[in-house]
Parts: sequence; structure tokens; C-alpha cells
Amino acid sequence: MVTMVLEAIKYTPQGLYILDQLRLPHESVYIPIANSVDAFNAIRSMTVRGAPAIAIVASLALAVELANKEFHIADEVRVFVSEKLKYLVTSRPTAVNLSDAAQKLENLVNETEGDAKTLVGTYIAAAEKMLVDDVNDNTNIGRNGLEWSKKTIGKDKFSILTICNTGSLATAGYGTALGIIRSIHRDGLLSHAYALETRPYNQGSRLTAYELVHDNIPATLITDSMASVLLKTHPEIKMIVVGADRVAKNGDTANKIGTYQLSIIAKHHGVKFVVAAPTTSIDLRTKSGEDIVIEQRKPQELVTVRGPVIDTEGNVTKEEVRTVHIAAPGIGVWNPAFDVAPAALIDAIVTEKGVVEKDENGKFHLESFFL
Ligand SMILES: CSC[C@@H](O)[C@@H](O)C(=O)COP(=O)(O)O
Repeated sequence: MVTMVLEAIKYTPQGLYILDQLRLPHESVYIPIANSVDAFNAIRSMTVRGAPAIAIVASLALAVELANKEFHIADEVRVFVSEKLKYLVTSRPTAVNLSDAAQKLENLVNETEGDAKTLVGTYIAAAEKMLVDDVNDNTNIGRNGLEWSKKTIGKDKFSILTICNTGSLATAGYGTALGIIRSIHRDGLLSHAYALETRPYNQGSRLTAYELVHDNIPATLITDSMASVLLKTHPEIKMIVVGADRVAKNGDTANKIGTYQLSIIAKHHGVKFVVAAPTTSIDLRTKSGEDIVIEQRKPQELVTVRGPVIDTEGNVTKEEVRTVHIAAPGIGVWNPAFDVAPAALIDAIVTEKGVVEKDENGKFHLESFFL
């Protein structure tokens, strides 16, 4: 039995390694990321995924590349950094964390005075800080989510439903929505966690389920289509908590496909619908969900599944992991990776800086985080 780890990103100044999330939970394999091309390919193929994790991997990949390259003058570094960051941002369009990190790093390098070596050093230190800051932000999101739940839901045990993977594997550690579940569990208030399988890429059944089992959190996996009847039959579920790839200025939130339907059924069943995200996921330049670009993924992701070979009893018979086709050949496929939960259906947005709820006119004021 291979021991699985809960660390998506391993970084030292000598190198960057990422856990291949396409092979989890069947195989735990780290692969080296030596430069921005490696990072681009890893992000595009979803070898690393989750909004904060892809921003950090892209930033650190360029740090490793810069450390191993020779520059003669400062402007050479500025041009190189700008070109590479622009390229990295095109790997996946919906999560804002990547373009936010790229913009901050580019500004920093452009505004820093000094020679090429100084600029490279400044870039590397800033990229390394993003890795450290993300873990701190997530533990603060967890604490803020716990306090909000005590105030809003009460101090009796309750159950929570979540989608996709927003945990240690989607971030530098601890997680956002899954971080809140972790904090509520540690405080003794979690009755049970329910994880959606999250088709087509199964981030729920492969990654969140793995994290929940790893942490001994009482949890059950359901298919995406079971969510409404779960809420109807399990009144102890008081909260749905989801992550975010981009939160627009008005609070509309793009997240993994299936999040929108959860926001609708939460309202119908009187369950709190909570978004957990670092403030780097808030994009004040995007006015509403209408302006968010939703990534379309390849049809193959929907019509195939990957896993180890099993016998008729369900036992794994071979170590071999295979990809198999599960749909009628020739069928057309629509595969948007994300959808948008409207602000009207969101009860609270939990960040590392605090929790925002709507005012008496039903409006979120997210700009308060950036004053
Ligand atoms: C803390 S991760 C927040 C979101 O990025 C997460 O919920 C999500 O939608 C991830 O999608 P993915 O396609 O796996 O990158």
C-alpha cells in the first residue's frame, strides 16, 4: 500500500515538484517542473489544479527558470518575466488567482530598481512568499468560516455538503472550503461531510474523498445528481460550502461545474450557501458573472474514466491504471469546466480577511477588503 501525501506542491530553492493529480488516488507520483513550459503543460492538463495551486505553481516555475538563467542587464529580466507570465496566464482562463499573481509579480519586477541579479532575487522572494501566505490565508479562512457558522447556524453539530476539491491538494495547504470543514471538524461541530463526486474529472471522489479519509473526517461520497434528494432527506445538513475560481465585484461566483445547481437547491431547502476563497480570488474588475470567461474542456474528459483494473467483486486485480471509454462513440459532448452561482443565492463569502454578507439591499460590498 502506497502512503498518499497531502502536498500538491513541493518547493525548495533547488527545485519545484508537483503531485500528479491525474494519477491520484491510485498513484502518488511527484513530477519536476523546471520552467514555465512545464508549468503551462501541467496546468493545462490539470496535473495540478485548483485556483490557488495553479497560481503558485506558475509563479514558482518561473522562479526556478529565472534562477537557472543568465541575464546581463535588468531590462532583460523585465522583458523575460513579462513574456513568460503572459504565456502562463493563457493556460486556464477562469481562475483569477493566476492572472492576479502574474500582474503583481510583473509590477514588482518593473518597479524594482537595481541590476539583473537584484530583480531575479526580488521575483524569487515574492513567488516563495505566495506559497507561505497561501497556507496562512487558508487557516484564517477556516477560522473565519467556523466563527461565522457558530454565529449563524449555532453551536449544535451539523453536516456539510461540498463540491470539487478545495483542500490541501488545490492550494498550498489546508484548503479553503475544505479548510472550513477541517476547522469545524476540529472544533467538534461537524456531524458529517458529504462530498460530490464532481464529474467529469472526479475531483470529489478522487481528491476530496482522499483528503477526508486521510484526516479521519466522517464523510460520505455521493454522485452530483443526488445532491437535491440528499438535502431533502438529511435536514441535519445546514451548510453547503464551495470554493471559487473567480468572485465578481457583485459577488457572483464562478466555481466548478455543478456549483450553480447547489446554490439553487440550498435556497429551496433553506440551507446556508457559503463561498470560501482568499481575497486573491476576488476580481473587482469583473462586474458580474456575465463577464467571466468559462473554460471549455476536451470531450475526452467526459467520455472516459481512469482507474485500476478490478474483478467482478470490485477488488483491484492489477496495479495497472487504465483509461476506459464510457459513452457511445460519436456522441456530441458539452464540457464547461465551471459555472456561476449568482450573488442572490450566496449567503456569505468567507475570506482570510473576514466574512462578507449582503446588506439590506441584497448587495455584497467586496471592495471593503481592498481599502
Ligand atoms: C481552493 S480551489 C477553488 C476552486 O478552484 C475549485 O473549487 C475548483 O473549481 C477547481 O477546479 P479545477 O478544474 O479542478 O481546477
